[in-house]
Parts: sequence; structure tokens; C-alpha cells
Amino acid sequence: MAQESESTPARADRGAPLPYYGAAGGTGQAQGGATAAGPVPAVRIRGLWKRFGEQAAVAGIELDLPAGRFIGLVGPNGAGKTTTLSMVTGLLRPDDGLVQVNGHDVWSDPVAVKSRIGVLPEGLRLFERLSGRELLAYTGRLRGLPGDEVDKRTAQLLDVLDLTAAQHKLVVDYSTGMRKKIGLAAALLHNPEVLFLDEPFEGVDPVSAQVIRGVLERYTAAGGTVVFSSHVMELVESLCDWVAVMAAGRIVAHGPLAEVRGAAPTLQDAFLSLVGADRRTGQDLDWLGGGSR
Ligand SMILES: Nc1ncnc2c1ncn2[C@@H]1O[C@H](COP(=O)(O)OP(=O)(O)OP(=O)(O)O)[C@@H](O)[C@H]1O
Repeated sequence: MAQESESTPARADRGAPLPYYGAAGGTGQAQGGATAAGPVPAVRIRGLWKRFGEQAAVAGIELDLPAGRFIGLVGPNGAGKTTTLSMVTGLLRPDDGLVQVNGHDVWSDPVAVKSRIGVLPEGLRLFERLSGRELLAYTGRLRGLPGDEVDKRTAQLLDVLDLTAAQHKLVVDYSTGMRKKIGLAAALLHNPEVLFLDEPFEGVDPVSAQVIRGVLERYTAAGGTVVFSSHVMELVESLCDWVAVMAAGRIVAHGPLAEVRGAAPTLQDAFLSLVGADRRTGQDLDWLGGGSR
């Protein structure tokens, strides 16, 4: 496992927003491509910073996410997972740092990156007044797919995700789990090389979760890369073969699941120890549930 020490900020001028620098253009590497330096990672992050006022939500991340893996990004509330995923997917401009997806720079080559990725963001905003089917048709055409291909993939995704019966219902009337599923279908429609999912199983019932899981496993088995954030360690442990652990805006450990878990009985134990949460037991709340009221 690669464990990272508290790295000092890469730059001294921490207070002021820093100019973002990105590589000019991508390397042109295809998915799973390689250079003399080794295989091109699905995601390459260098010196990534984001501050909100005084707070560094993301504090100088350096990370390579390998292609073709099922990758979990885990961390306690406020660790910086959503901020990181937002910057990696081109939704939020970093203060500083470099992000590449399959060798293409997210900020200087956005079209190349956006055509290769699918995103299910936190607080998913959808076109609420379209039906589920219309939403997928619209998304497919925006992605430049031929109409008949959009129709075919839409029908298949609706079927697999058990949304066929609700395909003509307006998205505004979908439940939380249905919204996640239609959002996932929209993210998958163009067969992206890398799929980013922020808490994809939140609000999803066990049956739908199993369906989503099957779709994602099939996708990675066929060579796709999934990067998803979650608090649910059992889920990460059962799905992922590679994890990155974040705390306080930094990556504290990353690598193959077994290496990050190490000698700990479960990923949950390893995680609690890595983020220092195993010391917070609530012992001090001796008034709770008894004593004075
Ligand atoms: N737009 C914003 N303005 C100010 N602070 C923000 C903003 N977005 C995030 N933050 C702060 O940055 C830190 C990281 O937030 P982020 O949402 O990335 O964490 P997270 O790991 O995704 O948390 P959670 O698991 O609770 O969703 C938090 O302290 C949060 O309050």
C-alpha cells in the first residue's frame, strides 16, 4: 500500500487562489495505452488544490488511478471526495494542479475528456420535464450517437435497470433510486472509457443496488474503469479491487484493496485506523441514555 505522509503544500503562497496550469493537449493515448514510462493511468492527478476561503478542501493530491479497475474513493464526511471528483470530471476548476483522463488534460482538452467519461455526480440535476426515455434519447443525440443506436441502447438500459415500465413517466416524478438509475443509464449510454460515480448506491434499494452492481461489474470486466465514492465500506470491499482513502483533503492511502486493508480484518477497520476515527468512541457522552436530563 502506498501510504502518504502529511505533505506540505507544494507552494508557499497558500492564501491566494493559484493559477491553474494544465498540460497543453493530451498525449493522444487510447484507453489502456502505454508509454515508455508504463501504462497510461485512467486518471492522473498532480498537485491538485482547491480552497474555499481559508479551507483547503483538496490539499495537493498526487494520484494515479489504474485503468480497467473498479476503484473506490473513500473518506469521512468532508474529506474532499466530491470536490476531487468534480475537478477530475471538469465540473469544478481547480486552484492549481493537473488532471488527465486516459492521457487527455481535463481543462485544456475538455472535449476529448468529456467524450470519454460518464459521470453520475452528487446532487444529480436532470431534465425533470422529460420522461426517462426522452432523457436518454436526448443524451444520446447530444453525445452524437446515431438515432437507431440510441434507441437500441436506450431500450436495453431501461430493461436492465428495470425502468421500462416507468420509461414514459416524467423524471420529476421518479423516486431517488429511479433517478440514480436513469442518471447511470445516461452516463453509460455512449459507452465511456471511465465512469465516475458519486455515491451511486445512496437511496437505492437492495434489488436495484444488485442490478447496478451487475451492470458495473460487466462494464469493468469488458475493460471499463469505474471510480466511485462511497462511505459504505462493505460495499467498497465487495466491489472494488483498488481503493484510495481520503482524509482532510489528502490521500492517506491508495493501492490494491488487499494492500490497503493490510492486516486489518476488514476494510472498515483499516479505514477507521487510517483516518484516526478509531479513537472517537463517544465514551465522553456519559450523560446520554442515563444520568441527568
Ligand atoms: N462550494 C463550497 N463552498 C464552501 N465549502 C465547500 C464547498 N464545497 C465543499 N466545501 C467544503 O470542502 C470540504 C470537502 O467537501 P466535499 O463535499 O468534497 O467532501 P466529501 O468527502 O464529498 O464529503 P461527504 O462524504 O460528506 O459528501 C468540506 O469541508 C466542505 O464543507
